Amino acid sequence: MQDLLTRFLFPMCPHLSLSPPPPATLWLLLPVCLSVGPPPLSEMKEKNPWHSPVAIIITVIGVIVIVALVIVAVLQNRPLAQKYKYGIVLDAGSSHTALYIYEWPAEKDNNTGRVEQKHSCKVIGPGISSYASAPQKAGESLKACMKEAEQWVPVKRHPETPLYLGATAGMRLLNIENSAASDKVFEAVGEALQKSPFSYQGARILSGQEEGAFGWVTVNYLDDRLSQGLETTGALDLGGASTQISFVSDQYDGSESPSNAVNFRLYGNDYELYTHSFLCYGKDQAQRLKLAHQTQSGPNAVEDPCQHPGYNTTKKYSVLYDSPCVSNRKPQGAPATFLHTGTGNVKQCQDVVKNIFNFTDCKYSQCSFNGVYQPSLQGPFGAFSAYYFVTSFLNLTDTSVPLEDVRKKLERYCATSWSQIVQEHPGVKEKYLAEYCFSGTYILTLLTEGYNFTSESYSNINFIKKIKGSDAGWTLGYMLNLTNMIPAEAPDSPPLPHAGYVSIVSICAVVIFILLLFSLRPLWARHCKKQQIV
Ligand SMILES: Nc1ncnc2c1ncn2[C@@H]1O[C@H](COP(=O)(O)OP(=O)(O)O)[C@@H](O)[C@H]1O
Ligand SMILES: [Ca+2]
Repeated sequence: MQDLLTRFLFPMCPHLSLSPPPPATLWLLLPVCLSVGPPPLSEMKEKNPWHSPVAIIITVIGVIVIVALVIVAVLQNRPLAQKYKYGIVLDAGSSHTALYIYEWPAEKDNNTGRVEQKHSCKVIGPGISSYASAPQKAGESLKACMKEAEQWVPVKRHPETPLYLGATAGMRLLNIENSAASDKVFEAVGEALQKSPFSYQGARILSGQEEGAFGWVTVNYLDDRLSQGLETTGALDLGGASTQISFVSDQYDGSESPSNAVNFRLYGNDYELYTHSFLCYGKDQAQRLKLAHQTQSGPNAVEDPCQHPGYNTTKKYSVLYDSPCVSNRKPQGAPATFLHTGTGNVKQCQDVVKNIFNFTDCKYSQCSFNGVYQPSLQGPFGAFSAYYFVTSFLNLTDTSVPLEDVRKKLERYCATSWSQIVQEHPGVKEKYLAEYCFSGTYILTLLTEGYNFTSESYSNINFIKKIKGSDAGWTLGYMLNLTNMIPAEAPDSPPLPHAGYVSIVSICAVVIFILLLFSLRPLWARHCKKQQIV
């Protein structure tokens, strides 16, 4: 371009310089040169051509236009001071309650991957369902985390920040067992949350289907799979009282077992999701189911292959059977307590664990267990919550390790004496330590015998805790749904990014300016000639 200017335009203006100026200067001289034209010979000595009114006006306008363009381009592209919005979800699980604060840019609600977990707070004490006999305490237990949330959300955003509480299988079980007690717990929790400065949107029990489906939404949202229409990841959630499996399978259109179907339209794509929640098959209730089975044969003592050798504890029947999952199985005339001892044998543990599943009844083309339909597994799976806690403790999160080696590792762990386990893990709660052998065996049995993962498809599982800094779980999906933050249709996006748009507009303006000057060339030529004649 500069070459073009030097060759075509500069010779028109010999009055400005004897030799062509350097290219940078040429750009600056251009408007002046072309607007002025050669002055009459007679005036060449007395009158400075730069002082011609036309020259000054055109130069000033040209400079203003270019400066304006630069200012617009710079202002449009400067990083804006970002404003954020917030949302809070309390996950009232069977074993404990956790509070999650989410944050997203105020102007860009609809863009996927934009909502992030800003902070989480673990409520001290057990899950809210454990406060059935003292509901007020359920509300009080939440106070410390609510105060923490007030610190994390800017004060001016408090009144507009939605606050939700969702309860899962612990409250589902309490509701089955004693619905009046469950109502009282919600009343107390509601009262406590209403006192917070946030916009309280209510507390309720999620259905098992919702828990599974929102876990699936969370995992796929955080992985940016929904907005980009990529193949989705299945979700495996293991809680204390229930467990969920959710995935999209080409084989499943909802016609076989419609109760397992959840339909979503997200970012312009339709998803027919298969989901099932197994109440009582969370790891704590599964442990009860197993013990209930074991106590049937000898009610006074249980020799448990799922406990470490040397483990020896007296347990109360009233505690073991205090759950609707097992309450109807209490042996007649059972004593008040039983002795729970360990033998540490994974193979036998697996056999005992298998007893809590029914693999035979199935009225569908195929089932997982307990007569529940399940289509063929498809795609990768994210396994979170207790799946992660247990496998990470046991160093078994690497699913590229062959299943046989995983089993051998677990065998060695379970066969280790209880005293050695306690000694080697001084910082771990004894309650958890006592159950990792069972939990590891239960997870492998559930995945392979229950859901039908094979030695090959096992490697499609990723044991995860967080995705891009946000916890995997149902809470984020729940909030995205309630705040309508995932649009059904893909948002229209401008064809060009903003910086590209500004650059193109600027280039076009400069080109138009140059063309204008070219079109004035004949006029100037005529003007120059006239002046010479005069
Ligand atoms: N560090 C840990 N190690 C082992 N298990 C854990 C750990 N932290 C939490 N868990 C377990 O994870 C499970 C979480 O379940 P939870 O969400 O409370 O129940 P649900 O989803 O069934 O309502 C519980 O079984 C709890 O004991
Ligand atoms: Ca849970």
